[in-house]
Amino acid sequence: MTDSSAHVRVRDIRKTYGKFTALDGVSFDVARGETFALLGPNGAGKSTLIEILEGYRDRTGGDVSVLGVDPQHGGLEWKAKLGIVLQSTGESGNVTVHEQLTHFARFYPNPRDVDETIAAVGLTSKAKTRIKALSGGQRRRVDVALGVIGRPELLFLDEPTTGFDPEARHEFWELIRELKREGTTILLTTHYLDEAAQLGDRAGIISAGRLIEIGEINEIGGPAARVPIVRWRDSGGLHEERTSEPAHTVAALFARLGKEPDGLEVIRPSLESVYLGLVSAAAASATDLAKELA
Ligand SMILES: Nc1ncnc2c1ncn2[C@@H]1O[C@H](COP(=O)(O)OP(=O)(O)OP(=O)(O)O)[C@@H](O)[C@H]1O
Repeated sequence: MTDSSAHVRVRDIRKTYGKFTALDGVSFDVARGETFALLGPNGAGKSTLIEILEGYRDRTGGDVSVLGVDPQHGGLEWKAKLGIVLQSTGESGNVTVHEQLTHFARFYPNPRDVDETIAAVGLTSKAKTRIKALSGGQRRRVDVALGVIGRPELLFLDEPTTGFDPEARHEFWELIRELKREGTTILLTTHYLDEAAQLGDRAGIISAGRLIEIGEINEIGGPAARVPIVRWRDSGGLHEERTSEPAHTVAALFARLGKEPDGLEVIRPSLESVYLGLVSAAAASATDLAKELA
C-alpha cells in the first residue's frame, strides 16, 4: 500500500545497537483508521520499531512518518494526537485511578470523560482505589485507560492485555472495537494470535529484524497455508484430509458411510498455526544462509 494519507509510513528502517542489527530494512504503511497487528517472536524487533514510531528511540537509517511528522522531530501538538500503552508500566502510584486519569486528561485538548473511560476498562469498582493497591492485571487496565484518555488519532498498544484474565481481554477487545468505530488508527503488538485475529485488519510479521510477511489477517500466508483439514474417526482410527473443498469431502464421506462420520470436524488453520509455519520457515532459511556463508 502506498497511501499518501497513511497515518504511519515506514521506509527501509534500520536500527543497530553497536554491531547488533535489530531492524534490517523494514517498510510498511498503516492507513488512517486501520488496525495493524505487528507480530513476531521475542527479540524480533517489534518494540524497537514501535518506540521509533513513538519518538522514544532514534533510528539508524530509513524514513519514517507518523501522522505526517518525523517522530525524531515530533512536538507537543503531535504527541497529544498519540495514545501510547507501553509494554511495561511504571504505574504504581499513591493516587487513585480516578485522580490519575483526571490528572492526565488535563494534558489533552479534547479528552474522554474520565468516568466513561474507567468504565470502559472495567475499573468502575476500583475508581477510588490507590493504583499501588491494584492487581497486576488491573494496573494494566489503568495503562490502557491512560493510553486512550486523550482521544488519540493513533493508538500504540504494545502487548496491551498481558496479565488480563479472559473476561477482561474480551472487554478490552470491545473497547478497541469501539475506538475503531470512532476511526482511531491502531498499531498493536501482541503474542496472542487470537487477539490479532479478533482486532486486526492487517498484520505484519517480523522475524530477526525483517518483515517476512504482510497482508490481510484472513489472507496472510497465502492460500496454501490456509487449506482446511477434514477430520473424522472410524474403526480404523483417526483420519485427516487436507482439502480446499471440505464440503465435497464431507458429502463423499456421508454418501459412503450412510451417516455422519464420527468425530467429524472441519478445521481451518488459525492465524496462530499460519504464523508458526511462517516464523519457523524464516528461521530455517536464516540457518541455511548462515551455513552457506560459514
Ligand atoms: N538498548 C538496547 N541495546 C542493545 N540491544 C537491544 C536494546 N534494545 C533492544 N535490543 C535488542 O534488539 C532486539 C529486538 O528487541 P525488541 O525489544 O525490539 O524485540 P521485541 O520483538 O519487542 O521482543 P519481545 O516480543 O520479547 O518484546 C533484541 O535482540 C534485543 O535484545
